[in-house]
Amino acid sequence: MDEIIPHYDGTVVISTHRLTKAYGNLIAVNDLHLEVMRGDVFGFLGPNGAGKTTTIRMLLGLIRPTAGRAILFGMDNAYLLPEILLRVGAIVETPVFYPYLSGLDNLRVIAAASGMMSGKSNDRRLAEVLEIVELQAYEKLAFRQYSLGMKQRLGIAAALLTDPELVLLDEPTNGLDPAGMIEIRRLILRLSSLGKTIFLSSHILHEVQQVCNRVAIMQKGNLVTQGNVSDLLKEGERVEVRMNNEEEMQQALQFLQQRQENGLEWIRGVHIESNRWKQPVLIVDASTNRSAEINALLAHNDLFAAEIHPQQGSLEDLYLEVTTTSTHAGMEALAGTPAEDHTALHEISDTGKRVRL
Ligand SMILES: Nc1ncnc2c1ncn2[C@@H]1O[C@H](COP(=O)(O)OP(=O)(O)OP(=O)(O)O)[C@@H](O)[C@H]1O
Repeated sequence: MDEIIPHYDGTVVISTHRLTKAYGNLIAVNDLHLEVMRGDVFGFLGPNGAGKTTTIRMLLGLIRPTAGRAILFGMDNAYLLPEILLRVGAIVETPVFYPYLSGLDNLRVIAAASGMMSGKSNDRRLAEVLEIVELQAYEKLAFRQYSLGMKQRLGIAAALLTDPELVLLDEPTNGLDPAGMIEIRRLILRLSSLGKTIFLSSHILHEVQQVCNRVAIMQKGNLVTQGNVSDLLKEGERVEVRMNNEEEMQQALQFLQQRQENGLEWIRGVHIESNRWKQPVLIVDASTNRSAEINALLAHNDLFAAEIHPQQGSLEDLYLEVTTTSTHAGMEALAGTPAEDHTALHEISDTGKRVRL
C-alpha cells in the first residue's frame, strides 16, 4: 500500500498523519492530521476525554499509535525518538519534586539525574530557567511551601533545562486560580518570545484565545477544526442590531435578507435571536467594520436602529459552532446554549456545556 509521506520543509515542527489510538473498541484518537509550525503557540482544545493527552503521549512516544505516524522536526518518532526528545521539553503529568528541597535544589537533582553537566554552565542554566519562570526570588524556598502556580512553573522550568525548541504542555493551568493562570499565560508568551514553539492542550477557551496563534479543536477523538485563531475569529464576527419594535425588526430582517440574496456578499446571513436580556435582536453575520454601513443601509430604507453592537468572534462561539455542526459532536449537550458574555472565563466540560469558572 502506498503511504503518503507527511509534508516537511523545516518550518513544520509537528505533523501527524492519520494518527490513531484505539483502546479496545474505544477510538481515543481517530485519523488525526495536525500541523504545528515553527514559532507557533498552538492550542490543542477539547473537553475531557477528547483525546488530547492521548495525542500528546503519542507525540512523545510514551504510547504507540494503533495506526498512523507522528513526525517531529522531520523525523518519524517511531524510529528516531531519542533524537527528537533531545529537542523537546514536556510536562504531561504533574512532575514529582522533593517537598523538603528548595526549588533550586530540585532542579539540580533533575539536572544531575538527566546527565547534565554539573558546574558553572549548569548553574548558569538553572539561574536562567528560574528567571524565565519568575521563580528566582523563591529559589531557596522549600518546594512544599510553593503555591500550586509556583509548583507548575517549577515543572516548566525543569522541562526547559535542556533549552528545547519545542515545549509541550498538557493542561498547564489545570487547578490554578486566576492569578496562577495569568502567570502561566505570561510565561507562555515569554517562551514564545524566546523563539520556542509551544504546543499546549487546554479545555479553557478564554485562556487559549489569549495566548495561541493557532488552534485545533478535538471532539471525541476527532479533529473538528484547525486554523489561525485570527482567521477563525473573523469568521465569528457579527453585528447585533436592535430595532424599536417587532414590526421594524421583521422589516429590517427582510430588507437585509433581500440585499444578501441580491448579491451583497459581505452579509453572510441574517436572523433574529434573543440577547442575554431576552430581547429579540437582529443578528447580521458580517465583519464588525461593516456596522456603520449596516446602519446606513437600514436608515436609507427608513429603518432606524435603536442600538448597533459590533461583536467580536470568540473561540467559545467557534467551539459551539463547530461541535454542534460536526457529525461527531455531542449535539444534544450544546443545543440551545445562549450567546452571552465573552469576557468571563469559561471552560468546556465533558458534555461540551459551558461552565463559568
Ligand atoms: N489507558 C487507557 N485505557 C483505556 N482508555 C483510555 C486510556 N487512556 C485514555 N483512555 C480513554 O481515551 C479517551 C481520550 O482520553 P484522553 O485522556 O486522551 O482525553 P483528554 O482530551 O486528554 O481529556 P482529559 O482532559 O480528561 O485528560 C477517553 O475516553 C479516555 O477514557
